[in-house]
Amino acid sequence: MLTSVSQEFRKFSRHCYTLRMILKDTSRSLEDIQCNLSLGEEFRENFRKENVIGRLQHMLEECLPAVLVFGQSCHVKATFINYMLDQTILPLNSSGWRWVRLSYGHTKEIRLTLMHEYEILDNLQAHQRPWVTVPESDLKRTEQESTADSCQALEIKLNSAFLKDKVNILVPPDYPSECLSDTLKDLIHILPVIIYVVDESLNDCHIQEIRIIKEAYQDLPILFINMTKNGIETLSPPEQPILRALPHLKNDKFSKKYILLKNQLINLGFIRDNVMNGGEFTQPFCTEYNNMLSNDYEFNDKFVIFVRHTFKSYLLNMSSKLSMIHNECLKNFILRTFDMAREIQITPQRIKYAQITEAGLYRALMEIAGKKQEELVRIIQSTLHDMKLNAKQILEDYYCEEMDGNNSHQSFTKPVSTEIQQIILNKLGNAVAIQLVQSVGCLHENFTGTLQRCLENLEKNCKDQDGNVLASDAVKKIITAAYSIELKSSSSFSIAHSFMERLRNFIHSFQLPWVAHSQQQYDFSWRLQTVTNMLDSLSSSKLAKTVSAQFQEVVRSSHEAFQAAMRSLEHQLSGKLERMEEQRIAIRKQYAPRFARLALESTSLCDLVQWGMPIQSKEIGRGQYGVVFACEPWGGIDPCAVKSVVPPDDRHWNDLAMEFYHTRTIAEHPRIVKLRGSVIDHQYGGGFSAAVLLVMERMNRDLYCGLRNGLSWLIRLQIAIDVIEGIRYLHSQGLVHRDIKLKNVLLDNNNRAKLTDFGFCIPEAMMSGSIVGTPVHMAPELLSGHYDSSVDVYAFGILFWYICANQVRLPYVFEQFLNKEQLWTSVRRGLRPECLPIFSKGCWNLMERCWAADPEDRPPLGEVQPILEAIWYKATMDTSIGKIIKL
Ligand SMILES: Nc1ncnc2c1ncn2[C@@H]1O[C@H](COP(=O)(O)OP(=O)(O)OP(=O)(O)O)[C@@H](O)[C@H]1O
Repeated sequence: MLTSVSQEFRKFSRHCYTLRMILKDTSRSLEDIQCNLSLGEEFRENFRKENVIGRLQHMLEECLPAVLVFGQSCHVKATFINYMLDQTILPLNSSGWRWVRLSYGHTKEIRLTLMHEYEILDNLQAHQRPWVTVPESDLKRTEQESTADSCQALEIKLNSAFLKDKVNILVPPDYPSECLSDTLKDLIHILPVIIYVVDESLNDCHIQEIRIIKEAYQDLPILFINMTKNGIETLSPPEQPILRALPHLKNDKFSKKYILLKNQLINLGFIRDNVMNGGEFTQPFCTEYNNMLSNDYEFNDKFVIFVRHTFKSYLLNMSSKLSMIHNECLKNFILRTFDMAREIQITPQRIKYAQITEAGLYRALMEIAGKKQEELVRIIQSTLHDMKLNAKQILEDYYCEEMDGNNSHQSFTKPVSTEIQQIILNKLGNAVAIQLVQSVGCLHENFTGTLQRCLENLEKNCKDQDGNVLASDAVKKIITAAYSIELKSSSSFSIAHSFMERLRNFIHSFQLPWVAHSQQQYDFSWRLQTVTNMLDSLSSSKLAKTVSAQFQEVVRSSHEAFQAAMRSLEHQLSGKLERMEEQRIAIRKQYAPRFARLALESTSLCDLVQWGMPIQSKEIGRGQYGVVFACEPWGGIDPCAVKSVVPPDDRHWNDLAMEFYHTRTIAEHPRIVKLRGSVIDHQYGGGFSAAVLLVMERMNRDLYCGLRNGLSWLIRLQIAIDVIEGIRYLHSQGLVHRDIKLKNVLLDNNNRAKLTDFGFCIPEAMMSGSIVGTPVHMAPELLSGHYDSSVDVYAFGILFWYICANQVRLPYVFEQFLNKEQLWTSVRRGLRPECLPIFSKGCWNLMERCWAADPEDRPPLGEVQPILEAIWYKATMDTSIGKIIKL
């Protein structure tokens, strides 16, 4: 038995070694991302905050597993340890122990250390004479060792089979329970397997001690071991009810004390009733359920199970954390490449849109300026005419207002010419401005909203990249300069104001004779006359021309400013897009495969620890890259199949890792074969070449096999619908399968189909234009490297040909080719499978549409499915009518 415990330690250290390698690679890869990619800061920040990597490094690189022995007394602890080591190494009747550590050594050795590190030269009894059992006095704490800080440790090295595989046994000093928390703080460098040895019911001190241990090691289970001295004890009659209350124990040979102790532990919530009889644990991380109690009769078995389970908890905990990091990184990469692909595609369109829209705006504004000139003349004429007619009223109103607001004396002493000019300019300016504001307001609606958003988006990306806002400033200036797009009352006023300024300048430039001298006093009739003269002297057409010219000038200069800003923006963006494309390629070719491989390794380790190595039986299929075997139920999947792949080189490892990631991460779907997990078999090929075992649900056969044996028309149609559903699902997840073919459609016992083999399946954004697939199913554009998800529609067209033909022979027109190059040349020229006499018009038509040369001409799958369903429905009706006629 105890060799089984050693084996568990050995297995654990092997897994830890694998984890250490993965962890090292992960840290290197994360550093690499940090240096070379401008993405993922957010999620790295998360890992940093929680310090996942740091904690894993600590666990894997600085900690050693050890059996940590607590107990009710030194006596029980000694009994237990002696039993484990199969020798009386510790004295049974002693107390007041200091730290004791037992580990493997070629020869027996004993020494005293401070905090397990510095040897203390001490006159140990064991050094004075030969010993079998450690002298009591060497174990005993001295008076100076009264606290956890000052406690020394007795290091004992033994040549024991049990300790050989780096099994360490550690016994904390038996301080009172109040000191235990401090003692446990010293244990930061071990991964404990926690044992609590008892030989009688627990008192308050023990209970307190156990609570402290539970608190300190929340994620870990405790194995309570009841060491009995006298073998089987029978229960006295008053204790019978306890046994009856625990009926499942009736048949076992348990001591009286054991039953009582068990009852107490259950009542205290330290163990659960239902796991006490041993067996496998079901819930790896939940210690409440996993604490165990064992007596010395069942100890051998339970101890191995317990050690295995504790190590399983450690390994699952560490590997799932690593796997989480890898999968998060990959998810982030894929999302980022989606964003990048979109950005790369959309930015030139945005620039084009901004240029076209601004050009339209410019044309419209210039047109307005031209057209408005006549309108402006009319407006100015009619305003002047109105003013002439109402000159007296205008003056009276003006002076009334002046007198209401100020003192009349002052207003009559103002320079009269300035006042009158002001009145005229106000009236004219307002009339002209209102007109322009209305026209521009209408343009604002048509152009500037979307244009502005588009420009903001372009400039935002530039800001992201360089913190450079020049383009944005220029664009904003263009919009405001071009037409003060914010046509609210305040800006309308500013337009009016600016036109009045221009008009004033214009009037001044005439140097009219009626410009009055300052301080001159004038009567009302003189003022009226002056107004009339002024109004007569203004040329409405000249005024309109000036307004219009100035208007055009503003528009033109703004347009030029816009174009200059756009050129600079374009320049910045093209640099940014180039860098983005480089990063996209780096992610696709380098980082995503690297993390996919790490994810495959960490997730496979999780699966191996949790479910063990899958047990393969007979071969059920063989592909280009792997062999598929039937397999014993694994991970809750029954029936099960294992695809065993031995990637010959890094490229194949990467492809397989990406396949694994995509298959594993897409949510379950009835039309997709479920991948349950994976395991890496490092022992494969004598340990020279690792094999990856992908474990999935086992199907009955593939469609190739189904068609070769013959399937009814209705079943074949249902399979076609299933395939379309499967592809639609993949596309909805942003994935392209790229290898739809008969052997990748698997059938269950009811001939319902599911898609499998995601070796070439890839997110659309990560596609690089690699030429992959099976020759006859490959769309012509695949060879050019520029393609999208519609290659799956093409492949379905060919698959549907086989489905309708109900056979697996190549189409006749393809049979003649000697190699795939000849086939592709002809397919590129438009050669397609021949129409067989059994094909209905509807089916042939659908095939032809699916394999159209131009991807744009292929129907969306959302359209294909109802067509197939209609054909299926008709076939069902025909079949039932046929049956009725036969009857
Ligand atoms: N889950 C499964 N259940 C039952 N049979 C399967 C399963 N997976 C694969 N097979 C059988 O094993 C064969 C080989 O499958 P595999 O995925 O290795 O290769 P392939 O798709 O035929 O070819 P390639 O390796 O070129 O993609 C399949 O054709 C199928 O008959």
